[in-house]
Amino acid sequence: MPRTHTEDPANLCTAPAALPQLAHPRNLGIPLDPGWVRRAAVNRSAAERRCATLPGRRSVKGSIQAAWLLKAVSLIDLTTLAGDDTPGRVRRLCAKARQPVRADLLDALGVSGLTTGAVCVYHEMIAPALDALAGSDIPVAAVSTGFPAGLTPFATRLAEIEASVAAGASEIDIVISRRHVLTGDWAALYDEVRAFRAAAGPAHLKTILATGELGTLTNVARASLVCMMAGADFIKTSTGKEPVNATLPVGLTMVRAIREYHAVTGHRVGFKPAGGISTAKDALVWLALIKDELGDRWLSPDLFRFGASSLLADIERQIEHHVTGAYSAAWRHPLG
Ligand SMILES: O=C[C@H](O)COP(=O)(O)O
Repeated sequence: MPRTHTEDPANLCTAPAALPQLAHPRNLGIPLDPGWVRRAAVNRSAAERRCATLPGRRSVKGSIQAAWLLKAVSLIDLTTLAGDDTPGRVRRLCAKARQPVRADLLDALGVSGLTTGAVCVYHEMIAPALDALAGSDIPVAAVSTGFPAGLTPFATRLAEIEASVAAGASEIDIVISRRHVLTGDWAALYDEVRAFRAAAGPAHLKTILATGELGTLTNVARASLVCMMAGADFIKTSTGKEPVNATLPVGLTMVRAIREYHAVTGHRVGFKPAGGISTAKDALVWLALIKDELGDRWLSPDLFRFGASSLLADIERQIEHHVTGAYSAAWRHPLG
């Protein structure tokens, strides 16, 4: 039974009465509801108190921990977004996505067929990624719309999405215009995301809020709602390039917005924390947050991803420790 809005002061407390439930695999979006957006508000200290309880309450050890870590691997958007990316680096990353954990370790755990959730690259690296992932089910995600700042001309941003979809990306990670949030121009944000969603066509749209640049958790909650109303398939915290990226209070705010949006519209929207998530311990805390707030249905690649360039290396080290009793040196895991 989901908690009601009155049980926790960090909740948004603002949803209108539930609309008829819709059964559809993608979020169709709804008309912009400015009243719902304006009423969204987050109490930062309550959110921080709630997040402070997470690491202790859900500590898992031994084989249960290994199982959670394997689950985390399957939820990673294995990412390289560097100015010096080359086809060779992307091919190596894709090899890692196909075989994210050493075969002997997986054999010892009786696991087969494990891959990461996706590979995430810039547009120019879509072709080598597709080539290296041929024959697998691993999707290629492309960052888009003038990533990371999102300040290129609007027509260019739309064309960028269309070009990445035409090149074979099945997931598009767009950045929103932060100024629309900072000036409270929710209609402009809604129209922008709606246009991005149309340009993406069948590709799934992840909307990056760049929460470290939005000022307040209330802005994060409002921007989350607007992106979902405009049809986002996922809401994502950060580009990884802001000074502050994925934090737990931001994550709590966004998943509460997802929960509320689902309760009202029946649409399930995915969540992708990204930026600075680099340890197995961090990953377990994020998974605990999702399990607590959204439930097991969200612990699946269609509804949850980690955006991470270095998380996999630490997870693999922890799995190796679980299997062998010894840690390997970090340099043995140069990618991921
Ligand atoms: O979307 C993914 C992020 O850019 C990855 O950030 P990270 O390099 O801090 O893991």
